[in-house]
Amino acid sequence: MQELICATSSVSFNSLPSSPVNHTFYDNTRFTFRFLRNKHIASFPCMRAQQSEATDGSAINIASDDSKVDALDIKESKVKNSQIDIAATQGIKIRRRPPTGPPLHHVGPFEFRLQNEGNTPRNILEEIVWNKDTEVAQMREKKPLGSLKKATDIAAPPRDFIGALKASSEKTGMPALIAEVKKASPSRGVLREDFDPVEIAKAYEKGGAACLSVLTDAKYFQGSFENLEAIRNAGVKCPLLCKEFIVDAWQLYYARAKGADAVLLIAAILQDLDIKYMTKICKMIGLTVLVEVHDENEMDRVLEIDGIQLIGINNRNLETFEVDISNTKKLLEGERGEKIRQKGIIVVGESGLFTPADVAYVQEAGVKAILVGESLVKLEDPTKGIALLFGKDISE
Ligand SMILES: O=C(O)c1ccccc1NCC(=O)[C@H](O)[C@H](O)COP(=O)(O)O
Repeated sequence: MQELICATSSVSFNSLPSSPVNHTFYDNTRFTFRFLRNKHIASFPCMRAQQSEATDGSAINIASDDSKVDALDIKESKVKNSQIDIAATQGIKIRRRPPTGPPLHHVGPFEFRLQNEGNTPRNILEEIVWNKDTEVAQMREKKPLGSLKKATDIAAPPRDFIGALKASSEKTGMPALIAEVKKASPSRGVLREDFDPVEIAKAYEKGGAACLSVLTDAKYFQGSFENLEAIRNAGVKCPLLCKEFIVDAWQLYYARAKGADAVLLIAAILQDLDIKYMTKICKMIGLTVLVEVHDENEMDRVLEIDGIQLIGINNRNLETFEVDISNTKKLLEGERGEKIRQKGIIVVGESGLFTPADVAYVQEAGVKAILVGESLVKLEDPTKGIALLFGKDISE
């Protein structure tokens, strides 16, 4: 990584002035960079901008004269607009960042930005994603991609997530269970006060879960990467899905380094190119990808992407929080269902499954696996909860 100083006529902060400007944006070549815009402060060491390595190994050169930085401004605005255009053509309604950016503020000669002022997220997913963007930028500061890649190289080898799902559904004749280690959620609040992630994970495994899903988002789900690591290190054999809101390829490496075997990519927040690009990275580092869709448009987009083996249909409407399991059936009907079968894609029914009748309903619709949190985690004994959910013991 190279270090350089950019000097221009104004300074812009994304966070507080003590941290350097953090302009992160994406284009098709996927680079990330940070730069400063003030001659007066650029000489302070903490105000140095770093040239950043792209996730694909390429880098961008940023020169230090005003005209080049102006050109970057123009490029940034063009990229931003083209990203918005692409998202619109793909029917993506979730905005990845506040639309006008954080508003500018002035203190003396300095100009800086405050997050979120004047920009209100339209729904919970948008709010989560905007927060995640900031959170990931801060995490990247602490653990740059270079050191993270080394950590993924020495992580325990990934386990076969899809193999475990297939083996379980073949054995039981029922959808394989991905049981979710979920303490809380935006829609339901705290689900379980006496929350011991390792104990719950072991109870799920004992009850016959094929794989586990571990929520790692702290702010909205009270999850953590410590939980993921603890479960992995406790000798639980079920492959682990890192249930995160992935907005940056850096998170894929982080998840793998922390012991994940699979990750969730949410079509509602990622453009097709993001999904393709992240899927390639996942393949490279041994992560299985579960792509989550909510509606027909997202399903159709994902079916056009090569190499997708696992699609989750989420029954939760993220604007209203309403759960309707007929969503799974709707998305598997007709030509769509036929295409899915032809491609050999495994479909996972997600959210709102509480009874054997619910499980039978989504199985009839065509799912080979289900992802269940609330109805299991709330029960005193999650092992028994699994037998209750399936209407029989699936651990044998
Ligand atoms: O669970 C929520 O309230 C929620 C809100 C916003 C975004 C995602 C959310 N849930 C993530 C999930 O996909 C579920 O945890 C998972 O499908 C299990 O659902 P459930 O069995 O209904 O707990």
